Amino acid sequence: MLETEITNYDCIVVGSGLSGLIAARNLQRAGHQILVLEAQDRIGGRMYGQQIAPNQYIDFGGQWVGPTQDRFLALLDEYKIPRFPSPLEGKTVFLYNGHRSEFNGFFQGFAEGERPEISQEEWDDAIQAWHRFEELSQSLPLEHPGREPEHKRLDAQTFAQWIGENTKTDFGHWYFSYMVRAVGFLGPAEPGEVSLLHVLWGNRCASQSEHPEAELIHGGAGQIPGVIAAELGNQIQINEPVVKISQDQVGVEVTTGQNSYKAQFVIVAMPPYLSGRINYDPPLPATRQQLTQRFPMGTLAKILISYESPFWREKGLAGVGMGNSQWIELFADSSDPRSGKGVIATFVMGDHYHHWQVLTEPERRSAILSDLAAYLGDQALLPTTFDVLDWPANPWVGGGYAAFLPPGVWTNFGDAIATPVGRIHWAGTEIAERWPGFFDGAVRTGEAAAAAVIGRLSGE
Ligand SMILES: Cc1cc2nc3c(=O)[nH]c(=O)nc-3n(C[C@H](O)[C@H](O)[C@H](O)COP(=O)(O)OP(=O)(O)OC[C@H]3O[C@@H](n4cnc5c(N)ncnc54)[C@H](O)[C@@H]3O)c2cc1C
Ligand SMILES: [Mg+2]
Repeated sequence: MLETEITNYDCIVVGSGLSGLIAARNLQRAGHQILVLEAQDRIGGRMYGQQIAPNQYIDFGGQWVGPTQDRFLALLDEYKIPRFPSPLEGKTVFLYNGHRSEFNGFFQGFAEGERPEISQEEWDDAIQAWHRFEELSQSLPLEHPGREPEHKRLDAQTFAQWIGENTKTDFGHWYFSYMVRAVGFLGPAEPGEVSLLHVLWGNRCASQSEHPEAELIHGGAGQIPGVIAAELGNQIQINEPVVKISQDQVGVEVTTGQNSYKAQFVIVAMPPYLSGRINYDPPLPATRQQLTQRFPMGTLAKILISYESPFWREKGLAGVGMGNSQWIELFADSSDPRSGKGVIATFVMGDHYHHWQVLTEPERRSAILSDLAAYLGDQALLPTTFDVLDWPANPWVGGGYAAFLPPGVWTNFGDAIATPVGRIHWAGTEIAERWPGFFDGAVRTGEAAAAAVIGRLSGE
């Protein structure tokens, strides 16, 4: 941008993830002048994908959508982006303690269908504990947890402590560790890293029982940032990490490595931990500073593996597996029915990630493929494409799916999570009260931040 072109924007949005793009779009639709500043050499943040074959796309970040994710569904409908049901026809593979079995069912935080091949005693242990977990979770309000004594009590424990006290069998133990590692409950995390309150609240406001993985998007979720950006025209600058935000009574000044931009307001649309790396003048309130010190991203890499065809279907399998094998605890069929290809999406999470991450690239690949072959058979060893996104290694996101809170954070510092500071407003899926950690939560916070700034702009 030329010196002579310096514009005084109505609002600058920092971060071009889904939340930032929605905030910018809504402000622009209300007639305001906006600018989006993005650190990376591409837009979209955790909404990012690529085409691998005709009609077959892969998403390195999020890909699924569910029936109660109203705001994200409204966005897909508005842009006429079609969806299809996640392929689930066939049996699920269960690989537990080296023993492989198949069953007509699914457990993803809660059980549906048949019992997998595990003893009745072990299954009952997990299911009874699940009912206790669910009851405790439903006793929480939908809003962000507060400072109530009951919340403090739950926030003083890790999820590992609760698992230890509520399950008697190895399977029961694994079931809940798997849930917080694979399903996430706003993380994922190892059970010993995360607050019990956080996990319970995650299940309350973003529950697996609402089937958030029910559908997939033709063309992939990764197409969406480009669609929104097209509406924003050229008001997005990539390769511009924001390093400083200053504010006074009249406005804000946002400084990147290259430039300084002025505006009336700024929306910082990114995970709280990343927002804490920006310098603020004057400094942010102490509670906000301490909050962002304590808001880690989940530890997870996503892997997409494609095949000439979904060969598992010939064996009556759904292309879905779960278990406690060495690397892969969960995978799912992500094949677009229009392509004829077979695509498996899988993840390496938590402690598994730490062991995997230190391997060489060929070792990482063969580790994943030999594990997948244990679930699906040797055909799994011969993919046509194999793609990895190591989210913890991405300096501008720092992990995935989303962030989680360790013990004591919600109840001591949680008040600061979404509270504007002067002319600075916050957005990003992590701060949502409904579907945090998901696309839907990102849309909601982008909409809310834009509405708040639009209100202030019309009042001034
Ligand atoms: C592997 C994976 C699988 C997932 N699966 C699903 C799913 O199936 N369904 C679902 O609903 N959700 C899923 N999610 C979550 C979903 O992707 C996120 O909730 C959503 O994309 C977050 O959007 P956001 O705008 O809040 O944050 P982000 O997408 O993280 O955007 C923040 C942006 O800010 C930028 N930034 C950071 N620091 C700076 C700076 N200093 N200056 C300028 N820019 C900066 C970043 O580069 C980034 O582009 C998944 C996520 C991952 C990683
Ligand atoms: Mg995003």
